[in-house]
Amino acid sequence: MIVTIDGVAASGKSSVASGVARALNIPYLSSGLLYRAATWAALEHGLTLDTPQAGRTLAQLLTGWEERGQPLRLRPLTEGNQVWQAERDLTEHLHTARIDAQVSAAAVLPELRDWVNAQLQGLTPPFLAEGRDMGSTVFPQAERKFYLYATPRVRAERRVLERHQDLESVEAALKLRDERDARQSAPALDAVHIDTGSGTLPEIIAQVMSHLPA
Ligand SMILES: Nc1ncnc2c1ncn2[C@@H]1O[C@H](COP(=O)(O)OP(=O)(O)O)[C@@H](O)[C@H]1O
Ligand SMILES: Nc1ccn([C@H]2C[C@H](O)[C@@H](COP(=O)(O)OP(=O)(O)O)O2)c(=O)n1
Repeated sequence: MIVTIDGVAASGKSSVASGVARALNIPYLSSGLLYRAATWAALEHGLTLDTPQAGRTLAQLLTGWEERGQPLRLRPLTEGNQVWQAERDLTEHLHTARIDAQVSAAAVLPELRDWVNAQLQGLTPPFLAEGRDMGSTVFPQAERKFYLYATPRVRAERRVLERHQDLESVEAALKLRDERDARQSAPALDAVHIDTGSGTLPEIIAQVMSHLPA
């Protein structure tokens, strides 16, 4: 079985995916974490993301690591996904304001989207995949699809609790990212839409579960 959970930034995708995956006893895959890891790789290597050759250069960097036996790999742990490069856990570097500010520029590069999609499509179901285009593009065959949303203010209030930043600037940054990510974020036509501002996290997880086969 494949289940997809897509939605806007900070709508609760990972938290809901983790809860549902735990209830179903299957892994969840955070596609966003792979985009974040590739962005980290680009920044570490001083790649500029807004040039015409950026996508090709980034893809060459990632496949070069692969060929040298040091690939970036998603570890789809149910309690929270990680990304490792060889023996190094990169996860703690991926949810920073620096990566937040750059990741949309990387995520529009077709070569990077192909690389992320190939990583995910190479995995064996059952699993739950979360991101932006999991139900629309990457796993159109998924049995059940969900699209999570909430107002920018609700989402900003949640991020502030996690990152201790100023509410107004977090809300402005989220709106900017919504605009930049809009192209790849259109919900799948057959997705169930859920407003995560309308209940607690356990209630939203229960709502998703109510749409899944017992
Ligand atoms: N009703 C809710 N639904 C989903 N997430 C919620 C809810 N209430 C609070 N949260 C919190 O919102 C934060 C952002 O969720 P997260 O899963 O990181 O979002 P995303 O993966 O979409 O960026 C988390 O700390 C999560 O626990
Ligand atoms: N399937 C996906 C997943 C994420 N992205 C992009 C869009 C987001 O700005 C970044 C990071 O996504 P992630 O889900 O980790 O982060 P947010 O929940 O948006 O804070 O990657 C994408 O384009 N396609």
